[in-house]
Amino acid sequence: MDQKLSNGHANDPPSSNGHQDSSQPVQEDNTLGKMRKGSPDSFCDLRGGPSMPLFGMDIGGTLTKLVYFEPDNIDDFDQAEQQTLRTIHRYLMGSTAYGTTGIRDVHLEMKEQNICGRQGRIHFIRFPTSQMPAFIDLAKYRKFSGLASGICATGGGAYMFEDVFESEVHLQLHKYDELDSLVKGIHYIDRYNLNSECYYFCNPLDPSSCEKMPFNFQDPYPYLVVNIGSGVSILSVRSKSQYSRVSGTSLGGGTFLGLCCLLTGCETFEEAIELASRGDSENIDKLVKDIYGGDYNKFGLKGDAVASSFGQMMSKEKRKSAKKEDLARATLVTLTNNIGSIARMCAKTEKIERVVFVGNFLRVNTISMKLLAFAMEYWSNGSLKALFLEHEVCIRIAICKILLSQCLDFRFVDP
Ligand SMILES: Nc1ncnc2c1ncn2[C@@H]1O[C@H](COP(=O)(O)OP(=O)(O)OP(=O)(O)O)[C@@H](O)[C@H]1O
Ligand SMILES: CC(C)(CO)[C@@H](O)C(=O)NCCC(=O)O
Repeated sequence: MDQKLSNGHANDPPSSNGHQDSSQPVQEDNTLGKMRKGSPDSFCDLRGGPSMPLFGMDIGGTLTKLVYFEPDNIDDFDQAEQQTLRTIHRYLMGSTAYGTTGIRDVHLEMKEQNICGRQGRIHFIRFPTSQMPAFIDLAKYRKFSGLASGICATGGGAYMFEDVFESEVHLQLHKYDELDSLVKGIHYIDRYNLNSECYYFCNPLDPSSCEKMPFNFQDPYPYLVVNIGSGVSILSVRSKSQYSRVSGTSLGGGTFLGLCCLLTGCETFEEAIELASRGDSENIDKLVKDIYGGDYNKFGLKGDAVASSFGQMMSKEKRKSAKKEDLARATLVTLTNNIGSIARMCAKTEKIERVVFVGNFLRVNTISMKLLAFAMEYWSNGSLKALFLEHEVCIRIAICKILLSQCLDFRFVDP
């Protein structure tokens, strides 16, 4: 992140079309208690630098999330460790932007966190996974290996980059499964961070009175998690220790961004969302009323429901007059509705009423959140509730706290 970051990498999710639970064998239940591979002692032995781990990483298909634990008091570290900690601290806290693509999300910072008996705060940094080669150079240059011989990592990139971290940075990646981490992170963040972490949109069918309301997430089971990252994973969570991945779709956040860049020439997610916020998807989609002249009453399809996403683009004239704002909006609406529809079917099959939507696709993306809230309510006649999490909806970043904690045999204690 020091220099302009360059090389990309090929971490494309396996391609598949959206599929429903029936076509996807339900995996065996995972037991979160079995998450760690090594013994607590083996993790302690792996430490090289300061007497606690300071970083955790989630290396996803699009974004890498890095967490840094800043102890409040470093007086009891030895001199060399204090020096390293100060250097790291100066570098990370001296700015909120690193190079051209690294960002520290200041508003996500978690204060008064306790890790391994130490008070401190957790900082959240993200950068595109395509910049990993530059991050590796930085880690070499800043001598991250002086801080620990191992670092906890999750996401597909923990596997993809394991060898290069070991050979180039001399850091061993302790790998944790991304979905185990996700579920654990949700439980953690709701219990520990946080007053009213979870919320929903009341009156989702009425834009004028639709607003955010806190949701009490105590005793949440069973619930569905829809993790919208590059691709989408859908999990059915039955208890604190049991979940299964019931479905997924390759039509996810990466698809939105990829298509939007293709269709509008935009270059960033923020730009795509900003364009979408000014667009009207009805200029692009074909609605039921464009086909029926009104509602399709026999099967309860309202005239303003989308009959065919991008359906108007078959006309040359309409294509010519399509604005990029409208194309961005239609792309967003198409992807969001498709995810909502798969989630709804999964909820029905699993007989679950609460659906928690997470993942960075929802970052700065109230349009999709409200659309999902609307879709869950509308298509289920009010029996399904779409839930969201305050922590900028990207819970997987919070898992890193768990990862950090686990390095020293931290127990996941009920308050
Ligand atoms: N600054 C950003 N740059 C790129 N994509 C972003 C950004 N902010 C939000 N997004 C959206 O978030 C998605 C990535 O979400 P997330 O970080 O949860 O997934 P990931 O871990 O990269 O992917 P996966 O879990 O599938 O491996 C992108 O595909 C895009 O839609
Ligand atoms: C491959 C992962 C799990 C990587 O996070 C994710 O991008 C995903 O769930 N993709 C969808 C794959 C599918 O079920 O079609």
